[in-house]
Amino acid sequence: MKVAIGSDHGGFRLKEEIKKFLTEENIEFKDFGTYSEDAVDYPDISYPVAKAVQKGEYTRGILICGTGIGIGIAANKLPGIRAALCHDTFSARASREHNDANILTMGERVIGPGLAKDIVKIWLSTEFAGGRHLRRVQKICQLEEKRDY
Ligand SMILES: O=C(CO)[C@H](O)[C@H](O)COP(=O)(O)O
Repeated sequence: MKVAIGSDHGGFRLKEEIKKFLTEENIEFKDFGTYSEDAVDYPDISYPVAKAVQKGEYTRGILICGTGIGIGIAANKLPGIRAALCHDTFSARASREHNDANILTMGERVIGPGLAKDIVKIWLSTEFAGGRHLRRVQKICQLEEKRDY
């Protein structure tokens, strides 16, 4: 398991907390920035993380901004990326079992570090269930092929 992690300034402190957690759990990761609380534009962080996951260089990605919304919208522009915004453990589990999400997004301005760590733990350890869910994920992939731009 290799995790690509990134945040904008709105998610910087939570990213640092999640990095400590990944280190404690012996999970390999690379921090794609940002590296301070100075303001940055979240698509500039979202893209390299999503690209690294898309290329298979990293198994999963974790992206954090103030809400978790913008950084996930940007990530989902890349074919093959299924970024899921999860602020509860039920959604975290379902996003893996049902949607085979390969990027988790969270908002530092929405949840605290304790819940965020529980979400990360569940999200990283839950496998895709396949079966009927595989058919649906395949239909998402087919939609990507229909893009006319
Ligand atoms: O949550 C976000 C995007 O979805 C950003 O972190 C947020 O918009 C940044 O806002 P500001 O520039 O006011 O700190």
